[in-house]
Amino acid sequence: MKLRGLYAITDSHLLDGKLLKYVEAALEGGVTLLQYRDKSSDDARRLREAEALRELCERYKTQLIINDDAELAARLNVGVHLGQTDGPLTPARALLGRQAIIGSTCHAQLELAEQAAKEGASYVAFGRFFNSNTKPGAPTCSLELLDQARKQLHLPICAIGGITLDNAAPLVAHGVDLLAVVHGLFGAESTAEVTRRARAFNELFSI
Ligand SMILES: Cc1ncc(COP(=O)(O)OP(=O)(O)O)c(N)n1
Ligand SMILES: Cc1nc(C(=O)O)sc1CCOP(=O)(O)O
Ligand SMILES: [Mg+2]
Repeated sequence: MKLRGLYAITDSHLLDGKLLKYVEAALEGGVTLLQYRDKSSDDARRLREAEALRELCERYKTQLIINDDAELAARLNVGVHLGQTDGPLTPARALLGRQAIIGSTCHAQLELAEQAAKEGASYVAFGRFFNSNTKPGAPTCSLELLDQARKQLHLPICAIGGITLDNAAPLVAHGVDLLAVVHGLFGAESTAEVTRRARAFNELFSI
């Protein structure tokens, strides 16, 4: 499966009370990967919501990725995204199997991406590119790094951090395969607007 297009990421505060409704609206517009990102320690709720999202994703033939938690990903037989402090990639690959999608946060460091590739990552994520509502303190990353990454790496490249329809086009022009978006997608006032935004993000890849 080609990892290219919109990578929608949920946020438990932004989507409080409307998670499934807004995610389905995004799926209607087209989503390549959907990440369930809930930083709480409410394991029962996380399991329940992740199961519901898996069902939705199956219906729309979209791949579900769990943030941070390889055990939960294994339980649901879906992918995982791991940051630099979320545990090593090699055991996650052993746990989830060869087919699973495993992503790695590499901030603005090509060496981290090279290492992630060696350890079996399916894609590498660089960021943050712009001011982020969701994670304002994340380290910053430049478009120049993307040019270098495109030359050096043979894995899909994901960009994250403050991405909106107004600023995403240069990222795609600099070789990004996946646009990972929270607020720029789910910060919309209505489900119709979420669907419109998802379609518009995907159209950036067909120009
Ligand atoms: C696609 C994608 N890229 C980067 C991140 C950030 O991961 P991490 O650094 O582990 O931070 P948290 O998201 O866990 O707060 C991500 N989740 N997804
Ligand atoms: C979860 C996350 N990680 C980042 C990184 O740079 O590693 S930026 C970020 C937040 C992405 O949300 P928004 O699209 O609302 O900015
Ligand atoms: Mg993490």
